[in-house]
Amino acid sequence: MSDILAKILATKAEEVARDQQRAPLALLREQAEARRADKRDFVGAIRAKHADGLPAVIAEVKKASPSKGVIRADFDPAAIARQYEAAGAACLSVLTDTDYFQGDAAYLKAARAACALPVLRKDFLIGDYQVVEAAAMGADAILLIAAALPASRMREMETLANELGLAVLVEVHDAQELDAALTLKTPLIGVNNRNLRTFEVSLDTTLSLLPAIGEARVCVTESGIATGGDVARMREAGVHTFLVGEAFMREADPGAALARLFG
Ligand SMILES: O=P(O)(O)OC[C@@H](O)[C@@H](O)c1c[nH]c2ccccc12
Repeated sequence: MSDILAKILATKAEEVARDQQRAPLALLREQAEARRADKRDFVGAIRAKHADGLPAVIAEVKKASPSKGVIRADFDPAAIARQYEAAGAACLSVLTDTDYFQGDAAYLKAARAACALPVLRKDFLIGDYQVVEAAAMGADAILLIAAALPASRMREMETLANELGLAVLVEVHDAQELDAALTLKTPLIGVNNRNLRTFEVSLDTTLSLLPAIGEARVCVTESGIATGGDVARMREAGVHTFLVGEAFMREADPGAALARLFG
């Protein structure tokens, strides 16, 4: 059983070290500050869907993954963003990791420029540098992965993110990680149904952790949502926020796929 997360984090540390040489933190900070007034309300977009009795879909712009290889060869982030928006997505998630997901910061910029939706930078963040980088590239929210970071580190990164106007989605996949996540301020608790260490997917992960998340927070079920049955099962349990990538990206028209699954 190969531990893909450990491998990704090792690569990421090298990548960040290289990036820090190329674009010093002070420069990124200036860019992040300049974008401070131009932030879209990620949490508000989710809550607005719920207020209308609708599921909130965070639609992912994802070309490839380590578990599935290339998911979508014909990849136009701007066109996909427009389709997702027209189909009623609440927010976007854009992969920016290049080495394992064939993502790019340029994809995030292109997707955000093409629509009015708030955008999550989906990457493996290990320190403050990438939080500032996320704000500088135009993201409205970041992902913090509890399997990758101690609780104290996540809290520091959350504080910095909030200062820069970014929302935080904190991702867990077991009870211990959830305990750590609940020490953060963010209302957005993502439960990854895919174990990042083994790639196994089970929607039971969300259902088992849901009671401990509590009513005051928003449970975001992540990964492996593919059928109307999956959506119904989650909604019956009281989960109304979905992060979905592959099921949309495999279809010729990702927006139509979103409308079919959630319409
Ligand atoms: O494509 P799926 O199975 O619908 O999953 C989307 C999203 O949950 C998944 O891409 C994801 C969840 N957490 C992550 C962390 C890093 C990279 C990717 C992810």
